[in-house]
Amino acid sequence: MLIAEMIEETKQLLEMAEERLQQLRSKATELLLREEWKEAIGAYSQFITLSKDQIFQTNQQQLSDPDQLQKLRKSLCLALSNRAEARSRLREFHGALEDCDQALEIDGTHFKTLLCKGKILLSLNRYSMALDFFRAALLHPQASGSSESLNGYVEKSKKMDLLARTGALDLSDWVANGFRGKSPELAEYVGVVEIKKSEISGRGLFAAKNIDAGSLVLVTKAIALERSILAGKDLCEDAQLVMWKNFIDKVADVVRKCLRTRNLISKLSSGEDEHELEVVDISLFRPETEFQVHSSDKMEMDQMLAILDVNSLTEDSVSSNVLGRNKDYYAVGLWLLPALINHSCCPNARRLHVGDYLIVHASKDIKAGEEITFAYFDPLLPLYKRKETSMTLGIHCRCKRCKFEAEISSKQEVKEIEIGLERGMDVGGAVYKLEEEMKRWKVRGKERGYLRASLWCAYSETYRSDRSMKRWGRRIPAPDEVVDSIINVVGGDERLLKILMEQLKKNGAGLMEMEKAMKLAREVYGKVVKKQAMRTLLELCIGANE
Ligand SMILES: C[S@@+](CC[C@H](N)C(=O)[O-])C[C@H]1O[C@@H](n2cnc3c(N)ncnc32)[C@H](O)[C@@H]1O
Repeated sequence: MLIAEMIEETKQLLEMAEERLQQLRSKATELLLREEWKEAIGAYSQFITLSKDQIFQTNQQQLSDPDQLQKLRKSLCLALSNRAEARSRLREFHGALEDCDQALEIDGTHFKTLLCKGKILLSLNRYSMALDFFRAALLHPQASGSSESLNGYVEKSKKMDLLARTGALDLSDWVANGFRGKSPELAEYVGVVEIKKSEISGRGLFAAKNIDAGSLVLVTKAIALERSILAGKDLCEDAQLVMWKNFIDKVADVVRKCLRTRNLISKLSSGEDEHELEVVDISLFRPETEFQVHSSDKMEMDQMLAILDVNSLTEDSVSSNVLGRNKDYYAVGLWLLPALINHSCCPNARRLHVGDYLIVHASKDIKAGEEITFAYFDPLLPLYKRKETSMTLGIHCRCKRCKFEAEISSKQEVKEIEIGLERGMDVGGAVYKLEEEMKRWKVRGKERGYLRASLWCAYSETYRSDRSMKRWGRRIPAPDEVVDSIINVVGGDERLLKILMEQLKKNGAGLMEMEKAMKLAREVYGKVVKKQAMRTLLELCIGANE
């Protein structure tokens, strides 16, 4: 073949390929504009393969046209950036980041890609890296057209980065507004804690330095969360099954799309041989930590279900708790690092749910080296009820309180009180009997708190009833003494705070009493609201129905 013919043929082939690329590009752009993300990803993938091919072939040709090559590389860069955008909309962040990196290899200052990568990193809670990309985008001439939103992203990343480093979150405005509007945006935060072998079971979370009551331990966003209003008893079981199925689908979707999350979930307990589980490094749970994961690390459905069974938590939203509006509301979610926290019936931490975030704070002073625990179920219940609940969770609780109460529960008098209350015994009489027996058994200090916490229902009913107080008031300890001794074992609790506030309202509150209530409020809600907003919270707490 003549050289001229060969050139002509190559030219024709190139033109055909160029035409095909044009068609694919138009189709992909249209799908992207129509927000048909999955289809757009498919079209861009075809375009990207073909254009990489073209670039390779053009490179092979001697005397290739540099302009043509430049044009091809530019459109490849844009296609990668657009595919990253579509992937990030489907929360396929891993693939989206790979696309961004390839695009930035072609053009390190590509505006759209810098912006897209910043947004993905922000979604992945990697705030300081996100900030770098937004700042780089701001330097681009194209930034002038969208400087307002770009500056917004810069400010948001800065704020989140500060929160993630200090944990200095403040819910004051939201609380002072009576929880109206969207819940505040929070950042992930991991305090000075470590994961170690636990005497309770398997691994646990430990304080690596002293933590004051009210201080944050961690803030983390749900991997997946399913919420529903379950009205009517008949609906409950079916509706709960549907919720559970939806929740599993959500987790499975994340596990499929995000290698990092899959890897972390696979490290959680499935309830079997916990003592043999690997003690994972806490840094893996910090969003900024880079670590190697392999796409081959698969997770079987059975393993995932077992893990969800052991580690999912029901959401107890702080707003509905305080406002007493959570009767029909039900939600189940998975939060990674909190899944390393063991249960105790005398916990030293509490969890608050704000939006999709779970905040864990110390509800007592915690010493360095001490295990951090929260209650998986209500600690203000008698031993037999706690046992029933813990059995449904597959836990045989071996905390100090359960051990002590297991011994004392064999006493005839304890049985009499429990049976008496079930049969409608006067609550004040039950409280009086327990107090008298505790004197006789010489039960003091913490142990007295354990038993009082277990009979909390009777104590609170007595303190709330004028009739009971008239009859028993002089013969039983004052509410604040009982509240103090229970706080000493279970830490801050909304119901204890409520009784204390009601007493203060009835008897008048001096400065000292108010200080005491504020201290307890910090133990219940954490140091996440300023004084004025805490007062609003206390008002709401008193006003709420149980
Ligand atoms: C969410 S995980 C807690 C972390 C777990 N220990 C680990 O190593 O991954 C829940 C599991 O921990 C164990 N566990 C937690 N609290 C316990 C307790 N008080 N007594 C006995 N086992 C407990 C149970 O096996 C439970 O299924």
